[in-house]
Amino acid sequence: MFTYKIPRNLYSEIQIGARVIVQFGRKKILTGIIGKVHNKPPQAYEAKPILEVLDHQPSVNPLQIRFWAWMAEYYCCHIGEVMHAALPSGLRLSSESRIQVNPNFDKENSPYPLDEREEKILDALENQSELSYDDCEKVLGIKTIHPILKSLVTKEAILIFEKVQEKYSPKIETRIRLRSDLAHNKEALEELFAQLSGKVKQESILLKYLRDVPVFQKPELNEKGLDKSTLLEEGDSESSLKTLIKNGVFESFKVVVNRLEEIQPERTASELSPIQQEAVDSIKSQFEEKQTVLLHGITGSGKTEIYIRLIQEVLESGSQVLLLLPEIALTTQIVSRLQEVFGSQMGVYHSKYSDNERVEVWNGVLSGRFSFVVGVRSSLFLPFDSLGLIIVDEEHESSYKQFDPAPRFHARDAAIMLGYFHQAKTLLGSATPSFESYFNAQQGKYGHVELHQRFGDAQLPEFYLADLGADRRKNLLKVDSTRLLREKIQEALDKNEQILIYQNRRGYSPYVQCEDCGWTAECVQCDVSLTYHQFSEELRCHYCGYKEKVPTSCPACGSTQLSTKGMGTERIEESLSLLFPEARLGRMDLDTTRNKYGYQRILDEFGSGQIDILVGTQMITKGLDFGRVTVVGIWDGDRILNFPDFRAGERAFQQITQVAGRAGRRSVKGQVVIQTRNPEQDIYAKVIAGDYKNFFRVEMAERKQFYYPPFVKLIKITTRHADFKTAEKAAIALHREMAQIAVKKIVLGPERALIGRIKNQYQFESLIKLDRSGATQQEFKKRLAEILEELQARSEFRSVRWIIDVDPS
Ligand SMILES: Nc1ncnc2c1ncn2[C@@H]1O[C@H](COP(=O)(O)OP(=O)(O)OP(=O)(O)O)[C@@H](O)[C@H]1O
Ligand SMILES: [Zn+2]
Repeated sequence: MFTYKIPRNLYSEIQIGARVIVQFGRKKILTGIIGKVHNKPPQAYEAKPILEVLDHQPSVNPLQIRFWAWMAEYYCCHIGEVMHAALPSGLRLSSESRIQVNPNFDKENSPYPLDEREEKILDALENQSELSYDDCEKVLGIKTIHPILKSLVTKEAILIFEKVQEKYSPKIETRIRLRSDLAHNKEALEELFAQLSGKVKQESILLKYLRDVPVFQKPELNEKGLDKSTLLEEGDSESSLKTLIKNGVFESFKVVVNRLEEIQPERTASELSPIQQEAVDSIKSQFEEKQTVLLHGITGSGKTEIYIRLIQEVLESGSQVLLLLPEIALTTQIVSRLQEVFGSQMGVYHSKYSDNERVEVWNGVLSGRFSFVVGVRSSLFLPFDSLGLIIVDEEHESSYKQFDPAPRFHARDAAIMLGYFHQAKTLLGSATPSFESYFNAQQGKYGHVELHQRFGDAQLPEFYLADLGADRRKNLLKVDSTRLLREKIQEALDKNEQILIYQNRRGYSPYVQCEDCGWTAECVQCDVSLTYHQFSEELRCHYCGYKEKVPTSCPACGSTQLSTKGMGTERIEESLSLLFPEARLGRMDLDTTRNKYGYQRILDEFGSGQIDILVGTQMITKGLDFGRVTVVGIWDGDRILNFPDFRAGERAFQQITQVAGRAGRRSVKGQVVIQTRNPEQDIYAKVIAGDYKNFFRVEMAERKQFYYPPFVKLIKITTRHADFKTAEKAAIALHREMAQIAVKKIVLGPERALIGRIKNQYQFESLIKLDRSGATQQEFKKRLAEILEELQARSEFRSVRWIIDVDPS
């Protein structure tokens, strides 16, 4: 954190959490937040004065600042980076240079004559009291305005100043209402109609207004008026309305409106089954002793209804509630379920919201409008001041970890910490808990509640392994689908049921290869092959965004035999449409869900039965609750298994169980077909048996033996530089220094990263396995910061970048 000097006149306005403006350099103005007030001047630099205090009410509360400080320390980043992630950009300030006439300037008597362009600027300043640089460019019609402005400043004709602006802008609606004396006087109104007789268009607008706003029965409605677009229906003329306004019949006025609509609750919470009620009671009694409880309930066991009950109780007690979800794909369905019960006391917060909407959620939490928020990981940063409960749904999800940029935090772990600061309870929910959480529950650190049955009559699905190799040998394979999968799909289609087809995306994207020489297209800036996008006929890099058209012939050998390898969701959709021409297909992946309502549209179509078969990536694996899904197909089970990571087994178990859990959630029993080349793989038997505990035990024994979490803490450090040698040298230097730190640890590497180069930067990785004790971690992180500072100070490493990832996922 930086230290600022408080000028005398601002003393009374200083409050922790208020935003302030500070000048850096000659032109740069930054926003800061007051974190602490003290009188220790910094040693290393001269404190800058605070120019202005922006908030009378602090924007950020002390609990938030404590949370930020913890996050910066634990995840080894700067608190400014946490602030940046925490504040919606609408609350950050932007500064812009502007000019105005120097009040001392006397044009007539000035000793310095102005040239033509300078005159032009001053003329413009007569009409407008201030101009931005952009305005000046427009006035002169040229880009290089700095010399001119500089000259004007030297001639003491203008002043340059910084205008700080909030980026948030409230939504303003233009409304129309009847002039108030008309609204209160029947005779005057009748007279008006007499005058308007024959002017059909004006008459019709007036009649429509009176139909929507009964001014005599409910005069208060006239005060609020009508939105212009509501008043003017198709065929109405805008100019007639203008005439009515001009003649003083209507008046137009502006109001600030909420971007987030008001929603009334539609239903009360469902009655819980005895098993669910038991779970609620058990959670509550364990909360008396423990801050965190793990709710381990199989897919379809009705965890959401349990959440609803707990949320209601906490809200009634006057505390706030936060429900975290791993991705927006998931929010669509659950948000509408929750909204039915909670209406608009519930706020929703995620990245598909505009900045302005996010500021309104933020302010809604501040003002108390939202006592309950559902959101993705960034909602941890909202200005809660009295959380009573934080629920982390699908707590095992790896997307809870922020990968880039810093702070690289894990939202589940951060939620537990935030809960601790608020003295709130944290409930972790999952059908397939992360090994970390399950371990903590077994150790007695967390409470533990289990649900072994699906809600109602629903049963867990039946599994089938479909052997890709065997079908190939028997010539039964059609465009990569086994006969068994085709049969199951056909049966479901015949019964008018729905089908989900899942393809794991991670690390396996389709690419283009030359059949003759084996050439594949690679990114020019990264060491990865380009991904083939059928839709746009493009090759794209998923790391840096680079793209090019698919070549018509091989750039290496000239052959025209180019073919696509690797099955993406797009190809699967296409194959299925060939196999089942009568079925209606849908696809849910990154490509089809780019815009704000992408998820919603696809899920709505699926929910209302307009889609028979939905093909998708990870997005369709969790949380979805559709009653008519009876068949789930896992297109390529082996892809889920082959991942070079100590969590591969855990992840595979979770993914297969989760996606299978979408099938048969009502009365019809579901069926899951896993296509694989290795049906004898042990993990399939374990998933099918649903034996989480046994699986956990075996995997844990290995993790213990090879020093992996939760038995150690991991920190990954990536060293990056545009020059290979420099990157390598820096990584080795760091490694040597780290080896000296006197704590219990293992330092591995440095090795070239799996992807050796990204955006023209070479990457090396070191992995540190630390003893779990808090003291060890603190000592190591403190020394690490010092080491990096020393290395960075060496001229050869000045432009090296180090990325620290604590608890990498
Ligand atoms: N008490 C209840 N009354 C009526 N319906 C219920 C009740 N509890 C659960 N259900 C219904 O059972 C279905 C499954 O519940 P829910 O989606 O909450 O399961 P879940 O435990 O979250 O599953 P998953 O882990 O697979 O997401 C839903 O359709 C839900 O509406
Ligand atoms: Zn690239």
